[in-house]
Amino acid sequence: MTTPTETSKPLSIAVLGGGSFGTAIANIVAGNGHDTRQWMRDEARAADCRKMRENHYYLPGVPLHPELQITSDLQRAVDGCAIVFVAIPSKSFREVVQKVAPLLSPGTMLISTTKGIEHDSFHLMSDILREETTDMRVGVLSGPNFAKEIVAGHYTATVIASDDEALCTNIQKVLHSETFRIYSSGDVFGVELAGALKNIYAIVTGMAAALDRGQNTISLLITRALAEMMRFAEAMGADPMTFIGLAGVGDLILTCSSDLSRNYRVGYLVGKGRPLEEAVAEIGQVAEGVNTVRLIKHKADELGVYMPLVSAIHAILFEERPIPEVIRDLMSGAQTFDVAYSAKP
Ligand SMILES: NC(=O)C1=CN([C@@H]2O[C@H](COP(=O)(O)OP(=O)(O)OC[C@H]3O[C@@H](n4cnc5c(N)ncnc54)[C@H](O)[C@@H]3O)[C@@H](O)[C@H]2O)C=CC1
Ligand SMILES: O=C(CO)COP(=O)(O)O
Repeated sequence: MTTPTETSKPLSIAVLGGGSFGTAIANIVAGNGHDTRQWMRDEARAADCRKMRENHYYLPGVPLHPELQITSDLQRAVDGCAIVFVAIPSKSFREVVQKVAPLLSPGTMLISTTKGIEHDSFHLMSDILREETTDMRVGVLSGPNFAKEIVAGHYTATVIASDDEALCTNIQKVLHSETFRIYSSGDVFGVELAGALKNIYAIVTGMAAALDRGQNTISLLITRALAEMMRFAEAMGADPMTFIGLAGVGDLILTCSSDLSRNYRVGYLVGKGRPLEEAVAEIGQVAEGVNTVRLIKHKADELGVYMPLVSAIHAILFEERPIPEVIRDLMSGAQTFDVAYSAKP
């Protein structure tokens, strides 16, 4: 196996997941000269990507790097790899990690890119990586990162979070490019929680757009969303300051402002009167926020954290409450402090 710290030399790196983000990450790593294998479970799709040199279902029109290897053989994908990125939706994350765990060498850097929470446990993906493996080095990658814009070469930044500083340095080196910058953080829980939470509010702003609300409304929603996220983070023991970084407010602004977001598009379709199941099916790709709404509503109630936007979107999506009624309740709630945090002692 290649020594993990020798990142100036080409490393063997695997990316698990054949979707849009896995493909974007695999293309960057291959472009940086590393021996890169992307694993997707479906051999027919893998063969198609190899033949066409394009992942036309998830990233149509984007050429795959000529040196990127695509395989449906998990053993082949991770054999001798120093770094393994896991870009699998939260629903299937544990199942894939369980499959790959016995194939990994001790000391492998395992990086989750998944912005979700496990449906029946409230575990974040880094928890699953730690629970299902032994002797691995774990990190989380999260930030304002539309896959489509990364592969189009738009200037982009992200965050690698780990309590293993050498891991952060390694990931910064293997991903850095002329258009991609990677900042580091020691707050794994905060970075990961922020990535999961912002999806909820993208559904909310997508719905506001469908209702022809203007920029005042979007700004109101994004700012109050941040307040909710920070309150929840604090109650859960994460550092609220992480939420003013790229993985927090950065990703919140991005996802709440663009129909490139699948969560935003789900909200838009529901705002236009489509049933939730139909909206999710029409998107055809993962929209993690739908499941996250349920989990956060439950947890916020349990902890007594005031999250009016979460309660509102939960009422619309899962309690069949009419949208105008929910908005009226929101707008007539108690008017409290704007900024509840202060740098003053
Ligand atoms: N697309 C984006 O712009 C970004 C996505 N993310 C996160 O990355 C994660 C993955 O997202 P995408 O790649 O965009 O999702 P996607 O919906 O584009 O693709 C998901 C991929 O996972 C595969 N998959 C699903 N269940 C599987 C299983 N049981 N075994 C093996 N493969 C399975 C699917 O076949 C598909 O190839 C999500 O949590 C998302 O929040 C993070 C940053 C940006
Ligand atoms: O996380 C993302 C961008 O940072 C992608 O958002 P969606 O999953 O809503 O498409």
